[in-house]
Amino acid sequence: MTRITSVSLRRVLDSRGNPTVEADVLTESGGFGRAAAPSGASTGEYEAIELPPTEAIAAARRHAVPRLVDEVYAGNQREVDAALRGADGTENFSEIGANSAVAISMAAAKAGADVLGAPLYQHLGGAFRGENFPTPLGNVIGGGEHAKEATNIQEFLAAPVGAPSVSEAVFANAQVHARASEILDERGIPAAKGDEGAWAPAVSDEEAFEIMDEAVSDVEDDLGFEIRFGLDIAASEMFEDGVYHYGDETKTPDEQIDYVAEMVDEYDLVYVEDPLDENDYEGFAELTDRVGDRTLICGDDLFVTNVDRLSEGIDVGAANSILIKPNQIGTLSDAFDAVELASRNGMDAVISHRSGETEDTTIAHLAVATDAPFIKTGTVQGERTAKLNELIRIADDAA
Ligand SMILES: C=C(OP(=O)(O)O)C(=O)O
Ligand SMILES: [Mg+2]
Repeated sequence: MTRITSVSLRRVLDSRGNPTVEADVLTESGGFGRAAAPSGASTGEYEAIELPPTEAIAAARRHAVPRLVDEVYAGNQREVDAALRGADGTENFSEIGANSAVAISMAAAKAGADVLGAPLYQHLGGAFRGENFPTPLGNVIGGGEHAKEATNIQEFLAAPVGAPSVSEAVFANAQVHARASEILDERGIPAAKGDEGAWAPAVSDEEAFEIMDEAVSDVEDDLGFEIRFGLDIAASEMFEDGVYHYGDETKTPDEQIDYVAEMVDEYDLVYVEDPLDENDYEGFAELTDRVGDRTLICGDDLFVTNVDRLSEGIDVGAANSILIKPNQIGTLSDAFDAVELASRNGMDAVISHRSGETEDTTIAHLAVATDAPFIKTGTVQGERTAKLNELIRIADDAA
């Protein structure tokens, strides 16, 4: 019933106006799935390879489509993803592109769910998935690679950890985003938005911390449940010649660890992603040892959703959390393997969007299917609200 009868690929626009790969998968009983690859700007050195979409599409048509059509069942995700790996033949999808691979992998999952008449989160997670929903980490103020002339730290993320429901959490983040805008206005600071819809004012990191703290406390007081905040420092992007660059100032790796540990305590941060360079497992381990009992230290560029890099991290205690981006590794099966390895080792998985996104909502389903405690998918803007609104619908559907 779920035998794949057609895979078509095309270029569509992403949220930055760049082309990306979209895949349609059809099955013999009329099942249909469509998905599009996202794209990063602050990409990790060890991510799977994103090819220019035209090349990725041509290579996937040549190598992957013949191995899928009439050969593989969309309902069997492992089989689909093994065929993609077999067609590519490299470790990092450099032949067909991780962008083609992930679009096909996700579209096949949707086609499989369509045939079964099940929502995607249920098809992926099974009947006995947990009953929890992820807390959305909402990007409120940001800079780094996502906005010029703004903060050095890439993302200041609202975390409504006490929200009684997904819906209330999603609206709380939107309210923090709106309150941050008012505070910026009160201070006479103009702000455009960065790639993910966060405010991108030309303020110091210190001032951004203050604004976040105030915005989060005000909304917490108004809504009556706990809201904290966290960071994606995206430190690999700042690391050059052995030091971290904050504008004209620099910090040595030891100073960086001290600085992050101080910020965790000063602002009661609930989450810190990529506090150190992607090759510094030892620094990650030291920081996790210092503050890992009271905050999540999450590896994004460090782990790149890759079980080999995650295993290395587990061996040295490099983090207590992993960011999961399916396009960093190329298939849903690989992403699931990373989540499973993390949770077997007591680590939290955070399912994540990319800075370049489409209306695709697969990650909302992935977060629910894997019982992930957090999802990072922005706060406002259509390509972000597509996922947030889907989460609200899933919670409604599951109630
Ligand atoms: C979402 C992120 O940005 P990008 O997609 O640019 O890597 C991130 O670094 O976590
Ligand atoms: Mg990151």
